[in-house]
Amino acid sequence: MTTPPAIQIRDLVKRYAPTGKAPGKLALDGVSFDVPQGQIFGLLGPNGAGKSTLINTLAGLVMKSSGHVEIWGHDIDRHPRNAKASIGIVPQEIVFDPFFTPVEVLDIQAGLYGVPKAQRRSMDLLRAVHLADKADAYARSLSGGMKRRLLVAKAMVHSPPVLVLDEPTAGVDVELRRQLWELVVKLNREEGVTVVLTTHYLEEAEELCDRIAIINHGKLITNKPTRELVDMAREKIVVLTVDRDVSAAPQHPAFLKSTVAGERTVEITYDKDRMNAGQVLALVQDQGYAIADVSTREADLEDVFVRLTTAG
Ligand SMILES: Nc1ncnc2c1ncn2[C@@H]1O[C@H](COP(=O)(O)OP(=O)(O)OP(=O)(O)O)[C@@H](O)[C@H]1O
Repeated sequence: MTTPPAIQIRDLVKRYAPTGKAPGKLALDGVSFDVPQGQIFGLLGPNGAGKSTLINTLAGLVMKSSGHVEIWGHDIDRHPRNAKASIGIVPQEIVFDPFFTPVEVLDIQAGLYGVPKAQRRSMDLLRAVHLADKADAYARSLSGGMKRRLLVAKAMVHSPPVLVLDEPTAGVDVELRRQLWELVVKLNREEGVTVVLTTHYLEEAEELCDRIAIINHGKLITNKPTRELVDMAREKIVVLTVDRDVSAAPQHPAFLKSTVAGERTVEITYDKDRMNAGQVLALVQDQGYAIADVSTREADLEDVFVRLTTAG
């Protein structure tokens, strides 16, 4: 039997109603994907793609227009309490009452989730996020990075099997980012927590995530194991200007892709592990073209991202 997914999303649509001057907005346009149990899953997309809308739907903060969502097997419409108990959300914005101490923040949150006193583990959580020595400090006296870590602890008070982090490292410096990711990896590896995170930092998604989904304009563009996406980054592109107009791009089985980019320009994508630009040129020349100009560029994950999000 296959393990059921941690999160199942089917045909999710969110249309924000028009308000006053603002027109309505189709923020999620029929999104379907699964988040496998036990993984670190990256949700990427440019600003306004619909990531926060999706996460807030999971959190029960946005009412979807249609579609079906299950968290840890619990339908968010039919069993909202169970669904909510199965997920912890680390929001984008830092929001704390500045007069509570970290241990109070966690105790209050545990109370909201109905965690019995005997099962509360506020100090354990503070230790896990390296804030034990700040347990009794005012939240307002914590640094930005400490506040982020406290938010992670807060999302974990009810021991959910799924943890979602919405752009947790936006505006956080490199060192703190690294600490936060170490914490996420630890929760995943040692406690088996399934993690979903959104980030703009592709190289981090590449390093951390088992799988990456990309959304743009409310649609899912790709959803692949990170390794496969990175393999796409093995591609290199050579742009050739030839001596006469091209009506059809020169084709060869060794080319991954060949397209006409202008009257005399063709773009050929090839696998840089299997051939080099010189061999590409030779194959084009074999087809009777003289080459007037050449440039090449590497495709990295960023490129793949841009290509996928601007296609179509
Ligand atoms: N409450 C709302 N009412 C109307 N439109 C909204 C509302 N919230 C978001 N939108 C619009 O829906 C679209 C998706 O927004 P969303 O915040 O989900 O994107 P995002 O991918 O999270 O972007 P970012 O990375 O900037 O947070 C955007 O065009 C946004 O302007």
